Amino acid sequence: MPDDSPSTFNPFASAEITPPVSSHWAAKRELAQALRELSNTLVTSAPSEELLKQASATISELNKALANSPRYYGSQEFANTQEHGSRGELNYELNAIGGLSNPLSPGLNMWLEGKLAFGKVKCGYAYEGPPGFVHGGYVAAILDQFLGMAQIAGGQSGMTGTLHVRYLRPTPLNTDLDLRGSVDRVDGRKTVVTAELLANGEVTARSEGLFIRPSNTLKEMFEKD
Ligand SMILES: CCCCC/C=C\C/C=C\C/C=C\C/C=C\CCCC(=O)SCCNC(=O)CCNC(=O)[C@H](O)C(C)(C)COP(=O)(O)OP(=O)(O)OC[C@H]1O[C@@H](n2cnc3c(N)ncnc32)[C@H](O)[C@@H]1OP(=O)(O)O
Repeated sequence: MPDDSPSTFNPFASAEITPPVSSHWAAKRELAQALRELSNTLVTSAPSEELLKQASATISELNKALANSPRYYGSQEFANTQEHGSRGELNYELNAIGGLSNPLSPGLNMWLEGKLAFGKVKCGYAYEGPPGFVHGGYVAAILDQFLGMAQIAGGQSGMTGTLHVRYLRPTPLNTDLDLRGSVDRVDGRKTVVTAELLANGEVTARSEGLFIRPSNTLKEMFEKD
């Protein structure tokens, strides 16, 4: 399994979407994608109430069947099994913003090229805030996750201490969005990272994040007895 220590682990090495570590995760990615499509259909359609109720019942049944399988609450519990991938690999699958097996995530793809960070994402109608545009909270969340990855270029990884976002113009839905970022400075446990979000080559938001490598160990922070 790859080394997960924050100082050496670079989970996002390529512009290609990282392949799933097993056929199990490949199948989960497919289901997550089907659920994203379902969300998109739900917020863009006006079916009869009867059809809506039927759909609820069908989905509840499906949920019961899935819930009846082994359960792991959170990426750390999955990692503890030592059968479902390392914590870094699980980040690709379960992360709220970037996880490809998490239907709430828009499926952010990120990678480093030397000291520069790049990313791509597309947000459908389920992410709408102002009519036709991405909700500002999602813009901030995408930038937070992206800056969090980009900090790795500075040699350490930490939690977001502060996040500043300047919204320059509305970010369009259903549009390929590009991210680019870099480490501005590293000062002890603190890393300052800046990034831009672009639509059709125009910057829609600029951000700066301060990331702090925690004083306590990751083990103390994330692992339960
Ligand atoms: C760490 C995660 C790594 C996981 C690694 C495993 C696999 C990962 C694979 C990929 C991971 C890649 C990226 C993931 C990372 C980020 C993306 C997601 C981002 C998030 O979604 S993350 C959730 C939101 N985030 C929080 O939930 C933080 C809650 N918070 C805390 O957990 C503590 O608060 C902490 C740790 C921040 C600091 O605690 P601490 O005890 O280590 O630090 P301490 O108090 O000693 O301060 C030391 C110096 O930082 C200054 N300072 C402290 N806090 C500050 C703040 N907020 N703003 C400005 N300055 C601050 C002090 O003023 C002092 O400054 P000075 O030295 O100059 O006096």
